[in-house]
Amino acid sequence: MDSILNVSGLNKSYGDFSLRDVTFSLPEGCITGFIGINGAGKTTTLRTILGLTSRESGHIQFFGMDMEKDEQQIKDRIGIVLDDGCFYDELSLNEMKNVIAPAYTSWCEQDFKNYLEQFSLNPKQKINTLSKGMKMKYALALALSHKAELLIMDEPTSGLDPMIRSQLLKILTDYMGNGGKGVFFSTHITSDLDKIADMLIMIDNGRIVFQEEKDSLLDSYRIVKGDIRSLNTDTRKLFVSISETTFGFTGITKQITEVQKCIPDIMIERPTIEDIMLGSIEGGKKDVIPFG
Ligand SMILES: Nc1ncnc2c1ncn2[C@@H]1O[C@H](COP(=O)(O)OP(=O)(O)OP(=O)(O)O)[C@@H](O)[C@H]1O
Repeated sequence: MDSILNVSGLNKSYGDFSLRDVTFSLPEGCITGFIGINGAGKTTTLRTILGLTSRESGHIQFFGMDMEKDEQQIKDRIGIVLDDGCFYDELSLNEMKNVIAPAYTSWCEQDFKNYLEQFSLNPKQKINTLSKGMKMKYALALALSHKAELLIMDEPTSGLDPMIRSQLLKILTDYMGNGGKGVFFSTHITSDLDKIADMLIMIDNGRIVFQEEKDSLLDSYRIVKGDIRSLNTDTRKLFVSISETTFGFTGITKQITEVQKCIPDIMIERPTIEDIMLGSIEGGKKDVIPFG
């Protein structure tokens, strides 16, 4: 598979917080979820790779082109949906579109009209009267109306009700079905990814923890429940994280065969993406209760 985005050795600091050697790539043809808890560095990563905020070091290539040299050409081929929208509140949807559309060589007015209709948005409505869900749909309509090959979205489902979230997920799968080369979206609502993601990248405290295909990631972990007395220094090492109560423990492991050999009478369950995310955060072994 070809990569549509390569990020390597990205470093950026904000006071106490740093992106540290962030490296990953997006394969063509995939919906990739960018996961991490609040403050993990998702927005900072996205804004940095899009050149919206400066970086200290690192190399970013979209479609084999360098962000530093070919920013304009690259942005022409990307649809971007950011948290803050960056719209002028006083303008109507149509007026704002008239500001944005000329920046794109492949702007398609008909696509834009179709999306507004599909999303039940009135082109004459003022931006400052849109609800959060409507604003997200408007941003998506703009992002989808210039034949973008890659969609990059920051927390598009955050704060949306289940119906709009499920509509959005359908739009993304349709977009891929209609020739989109990739979707990259950040979220901490991992249940959305259970449904549609092919690939997952996790960030924690400014570092990439893993990049893996969703199905093989879910296959490689197991949740284990057992008697607290079976935990000792050696068996603890078999777990990525453990939460303990007076009698029992729940742990997440990548070494299920070994666990089965060493600990009798355990219950084994398949994890969700959320279990894996919470089990993989820094300090997960001691401080966090990753699952119920
Ligand atoms: N402009 C800024 N100035 C200073 N610190 C910042 C700035 N933007 C982000 N940070 C800090 O960087 C860290 C990472 O924030 P970021 O928004 O990238 O996380 P996130 O994973 O997107 O979180 P969330 O899920 O809550 O949106 C946080 O500690 C945040 O306070």
